[in-house]
Amino acid sequence: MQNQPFTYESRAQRVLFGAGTLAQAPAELERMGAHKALVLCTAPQRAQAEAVAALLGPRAAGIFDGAVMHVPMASAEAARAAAAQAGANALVAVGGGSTVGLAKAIALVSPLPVLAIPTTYAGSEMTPIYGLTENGLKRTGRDVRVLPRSVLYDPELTLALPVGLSVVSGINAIAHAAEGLYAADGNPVMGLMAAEGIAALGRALPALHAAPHDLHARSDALYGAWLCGLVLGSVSMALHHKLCHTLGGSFNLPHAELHTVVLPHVLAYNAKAAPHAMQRIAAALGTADAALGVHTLARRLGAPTALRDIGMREEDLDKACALALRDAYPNPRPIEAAPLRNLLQEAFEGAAPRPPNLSTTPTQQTTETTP
Ligand SMILES: NC(=O)c1ccc[n+]([C@@H]2O[C@H](COP(=O)([O-])OP(=O)(O)OC[C@H]3O[C@@H](n4cnc5c(N)ncnc54)[C@H](O)[C@@H]3O)[C@@H](O)[C@H]2O)c1
Ligand SMILES: O=C(O)CCC(=O)CC(=O)O
Repeated sequence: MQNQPFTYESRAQRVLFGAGTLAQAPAELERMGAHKALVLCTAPQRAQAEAVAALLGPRAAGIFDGAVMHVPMASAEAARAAAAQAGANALVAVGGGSTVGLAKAIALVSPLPVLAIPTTYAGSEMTPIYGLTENGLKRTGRDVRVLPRSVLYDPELTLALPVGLSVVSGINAIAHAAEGLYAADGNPVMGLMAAEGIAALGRALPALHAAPHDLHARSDALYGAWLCGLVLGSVSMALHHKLCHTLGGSFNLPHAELHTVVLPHVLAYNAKAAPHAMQRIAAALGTADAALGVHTLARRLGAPTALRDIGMREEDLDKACALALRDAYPNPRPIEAAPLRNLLQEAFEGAAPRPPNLSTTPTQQTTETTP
């Protein structure tokens, strides 16, 4: 039953989904009125970008292969200069969140529309969120100018994504949907998408782990990533994303692995304050408990489950806790120093998450929606 007030806002974006969809890239540029597109990628994905440039033929204005994680300002500036020098009137991002993030950094300061061709499950292509890193600090913001105009989801492009990276990238997507289910500004439509996105990834990740070239599993995973990305771009994220930004930005930890390790512990932290969301996450994963379900999924698929295994140092946990407490942001359960420090310790050690015994009745900082 829906008994909470909500606001729902949609954004204009074209999504083409399915194996072989890549072939429609030239037609998509045509629809945008673009005849000279700069193709962006990371250095390791240069061959994929070259194949896309060949497909675009005279519509390709060149390739810029300098995308790296967290969009350092230097790479954003180099890419902006490359776009200007090529006389580009559109951008084609071929890659994961790092490459889409680079396209967004250009779109933030120019009128160039973005055609995104995602090759991971990060979901950035569906969001107006951009990130830029300068002097060791990552700044994120929301601006509709950076939202890709068109997205081509072709699961064939994800066949090359290594299994380990596929699993953590998929759990990164699950994290968007999980926090979307208890978002302060959640709504019933996003609730449906979040539950469906988690369910799709919950069945696709074990399937692609067992058979990395199974196109059906890859397609299911990409479908889940699309839905989870849409949730990320539409409603506010809470403690989990805040913690990951802090830990990733300040201690240079790998993005998707970090999400994978932290998510079960944040779900345990929020469990009693957002029981309906937890039930929906657990049901989507086919488990009894949301936090344990995510932890077990990660462990079963060989993903990291401890911060100490992905580069975090124990002596930095106090600093991480202090940084995460610095700004106020909505979360179903109040964010307090001692339980947060405990969460970080447990994530550091990789212990199975346990819902905490709350000493006091939690004050809801946000109203849990029941979409
Ligand atoms: N703004 C947003 O809404 C948003 C959302 C999610 C993530 N992000 C950002 O995205 C970045 C992480 O993105 P990511 O996790 O997708 O990783 P990524 O884009 O950095 O890719 C990881 C590695 O995998 C390679 N790779 C990607 N796809 C491949 C494929 N199909 N085959 C072979 N290799 C492939 C890349 O070249 C790279 O070396 C972070 O900076 C994160 O903050 C932003
Ligand atoms: O770092 C960014 O560009 C924003 C990332 C974000 O909000 C989603 C995430 O942390 O996966």
